Amino acid sequence: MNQSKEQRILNFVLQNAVRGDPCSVIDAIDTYCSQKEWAMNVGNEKGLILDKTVEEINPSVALELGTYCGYSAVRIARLLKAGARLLTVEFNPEFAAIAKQMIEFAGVQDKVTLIEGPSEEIIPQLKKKYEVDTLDFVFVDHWKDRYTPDTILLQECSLLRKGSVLLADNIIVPGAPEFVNYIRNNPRFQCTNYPSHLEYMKVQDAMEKAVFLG
Ligand SMILES: Cc1cc(-c2n[nH]c(CCNC(=O)c3cc(-c4ccc(F)cc4)cc(O)c3O)n2)ccn1
Ligand SMILES: [Mg+2]
Repeated sequence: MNQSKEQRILNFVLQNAVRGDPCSVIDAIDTYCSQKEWAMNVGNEKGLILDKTVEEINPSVALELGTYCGYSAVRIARLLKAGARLLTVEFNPEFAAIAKQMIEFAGVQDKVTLIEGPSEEIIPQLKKKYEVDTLDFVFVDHWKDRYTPDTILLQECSLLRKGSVLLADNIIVPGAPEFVNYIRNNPRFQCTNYPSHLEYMKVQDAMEKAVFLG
C-alpha cells in the first residue's frame, strides 16, 4: 500500500523538524511542499496575513474550517495566549489522522481540539457539545462552496458576536465567488481584501477578512 502525499509530508516533518517547536514544523512543511510536492497548506505568504490577523485579535476561542495536515492549526495555535483554544474541523479521516500527529509533534495539542466531520454537522454542535459561547476568530479554509452556507449557519447558531472576525482563504483560487458576493454585499460585515498568491505558486490568490458588526 503506497504512502499518501500527506503521509510523506508528515514523515518529512518527523525527520526534519524539532518536536515541540511549531515554527520548525511550519518551516519543514513549507520546505517540502515548495521543493518536493505541492499541497494545499495556506503557506508562508498567506500564512503571514493569517499570523497578523490572529495577533491583532488575540482570540480566546478560534475556529478553523478545513484542517488538512494541520499546518494552519499549528500556525494559529502557536500564537494563542495561555488558556485560549482552537477548534479545527476536518472532513477527511486520513487528513485528520495526519493532522493529529502534526499537531502533537508541534506540541500545541493542549490548545487544539481536532474535530472530524462535515462543517454543516459540526457547527450546530459547537455550543452544547464543545462548550463554545461565541467565536472570536474563524479561519475559513474548507470546501469553497461551503463558505457561504457555513457563514450563514454560524450566524443562525449565534456563534458570532459584534467584532467576530472571519478570514477566508482562496478567494481567487480555487475561488469562492458566491461568498465574496454574499459577504461584500452584506451590511452586517465589514470586509477587507488581502491580495496574495496561491501557496507555493506564482498564481494570484487572495484572502478576505470580514468583521461581523452584530
Ligand atoms: C465540508 C467540509 C470540508 C472540510 C475540509 N477539510 N479539509 C478541506 C480542504 C479544503 N481546501 C481546499 O480544497 C483547497 C484547495 C486548494 C487548491 C486545490 C487545487 C488547485 F489546483 C488549486 C488550489 C487550495 C487551498 O488553499 C485549499 O484550501 N475541507 C472540513 C469540514 N467540512
Ligand atoms: Mg486554502
